[in-house]
Amino acid sequence: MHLHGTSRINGQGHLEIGGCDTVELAARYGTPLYIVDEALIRERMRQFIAAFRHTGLPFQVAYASKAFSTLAMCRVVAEEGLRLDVVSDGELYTALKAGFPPERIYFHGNNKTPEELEMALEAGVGLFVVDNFIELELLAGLAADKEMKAQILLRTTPGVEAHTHNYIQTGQEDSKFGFDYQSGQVMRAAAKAIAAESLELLGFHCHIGSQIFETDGFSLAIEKMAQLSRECRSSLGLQTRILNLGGGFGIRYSGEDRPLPVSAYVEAIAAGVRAGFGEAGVPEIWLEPGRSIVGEAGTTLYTVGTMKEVAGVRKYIAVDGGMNDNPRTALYQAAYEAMLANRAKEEMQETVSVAGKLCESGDMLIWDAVLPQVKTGDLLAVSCTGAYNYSMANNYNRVRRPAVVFVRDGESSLVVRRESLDDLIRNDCLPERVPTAEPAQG
Ligand SMILES: Cc1ncc(COP(=O)(O)O)c(C=O)c1O
Ligand SMILES: N[C@@H](CCCC[NH3+])C(=O)O
Repeated sequence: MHLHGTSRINGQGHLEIGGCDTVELAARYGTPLYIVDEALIRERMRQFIAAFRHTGLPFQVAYASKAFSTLAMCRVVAEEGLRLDVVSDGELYTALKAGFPPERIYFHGNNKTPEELEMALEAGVGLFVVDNFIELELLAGLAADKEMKAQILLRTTPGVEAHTHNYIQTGQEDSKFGFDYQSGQVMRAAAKAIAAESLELLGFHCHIGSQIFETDGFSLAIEKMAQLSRECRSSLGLQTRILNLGGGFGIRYSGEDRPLPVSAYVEAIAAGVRAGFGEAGVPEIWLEPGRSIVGEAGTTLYTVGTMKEVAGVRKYIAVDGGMNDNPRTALYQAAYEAMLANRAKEEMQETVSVAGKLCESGDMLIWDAVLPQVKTGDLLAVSCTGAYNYSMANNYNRVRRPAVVFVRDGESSLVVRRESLDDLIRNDCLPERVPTAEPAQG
């Protein structure tokens, strides 16, 4: 397993992250456990900011909270000076409860409800990325009722196919997100937005996809967005003040992944923007990375339970979590790396497939991991689980979601408690007509 950030093997042959021995973390907090390397998160945020400063362009970096959102994470984002992208009332509520400045939050999503838009307007959210005509009218109406002026960007699908998994491509024409560029839809939306007194159109947004390793998709998207800006200026008199290019920068899950350094993505974007807009006409460039900020900072720690050998085919080892804490293998055929956190220096001896504990054949975390001889009770660490794991976790099979700890400089802090059995039935109701359980059979 590749060691990211502050991960290392300590003198006892244990995996250590943020100066904390993971064997001790397992004893203290239990497993499964999400461990987050806080220093690495902060480093990544600073890398984006430093890379932009180096380009000399006007910029803003936001964090896409869908990748991983908790109160503590929102505090870290605020402290590092990034903006925050939210896509639901839940993400917004989390940010507000964490004390995140509302004017630095902006709201995304292809079906924001009237209640969500009202909540955001009332909270003083700084910006809305409007996705479609229905939302445009709805927001204009709600803002007018409140005698407010809502600042907006228009989400655009520039017609660019990013080289990534089909499910996480978002910039192509046939996508549920945004106003289409090619057919002129976004121009019509811009005209409507300009005409609405309660809206102020600041510019455009596009996000071509996620886990992208090349810069050509971004360059192509920028070309189209620059063309759109020129067309809007000549036909509508609109000056594009903000161009938000989304997120999507790839990370290293396994040896097959070849991500570029943050600075390489930012430099390619800056070059594209300069070429497309000309030095004098460059708008403020916004990025909203999620995965590249938190992905490599997360490690999930599991305890190995049962094992099964299918003679001549494969050996399964089962851990105490699974697709409920990490659905990415099942959803996207994602590849992960693992190691035995309690015997990290031992020689690799076998190839095993790591299964979860849920009643679902697709509940697999890793196919064919090479590990030392695995025993029941071993601690298995799976790396790169910081993004879209906790945030996509669920209670299938009524399995409790794990705890999350931040580790830094030898200290660990609980940032999300492990769910209790009572948490699982907290929202269940028993209607009176449902009788007390009595055996109906036999
Ligand atoms: C609109 C938007 N912005 C930002 C992101 C964050 O993407 P990533 O986590 O790949 O950086 C996503 C998710 O893909 C998204 O849909
Ligand atoms: N959930 C996806 C990323 C898509 C994010 C939303 N556009 C993943 O785990 O890779």
